Amino acid sequence: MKKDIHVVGAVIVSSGKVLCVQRGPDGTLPGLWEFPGGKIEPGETAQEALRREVVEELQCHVHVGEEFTTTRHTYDFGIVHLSTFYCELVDGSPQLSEHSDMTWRDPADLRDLVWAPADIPAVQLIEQRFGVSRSAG
Ligand SMILES: Nc1nc2c([nH]c(=O)n2[C@H]2C[C@H](O)[C@@H](COP(=O)(O)OP(=O)(O)OP(=O)(O)O)O2)c(=O)[nH]1
Repeated sequence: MKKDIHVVGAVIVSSGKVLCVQRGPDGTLPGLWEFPGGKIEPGETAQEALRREVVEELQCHVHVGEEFTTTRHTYDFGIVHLSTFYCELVDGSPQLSEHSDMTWRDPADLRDLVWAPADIPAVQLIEQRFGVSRSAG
């Protein structure tokens, strides 16, 4: 049985752009892009975990809004249940610390990044919500 890993991710939108962060070269899913966030710790709500992770990773504070989507992806190391939430920056601006890189992207340009596989459904939903039209092919 693979282990279930409950992860929260922040969809931080500012001036129409979405914050994307790149995982470091070591560890799980090296170099892939993801939403800021991480594993929910025992006793935490998803929202509490997200606020904590954003402070740890980006040294800024967000208001966690409504849930965006929850999807599940099976990796070789476990089953990641990824819940993403709309978040609004309320204090400070994101500072790079644990990640290799960060970028604010227009929803139409998210696909240019190589995302963690678990994130693809959320990325597609962002495109839909922001009216990105994709021509076939
Ligand atoms: N934070 C975050 N993690 C994600 C996303 N998509 C995705 O598959 N993950 C995976 C990567 C990790 O296995 C796990 C989150 O773990 P984490 O960020 O709290 O901790 P970590 O890098 O130390 O993870 P690990 O090396 O211990 O597995 O979920 C995402 O969009 N954001």
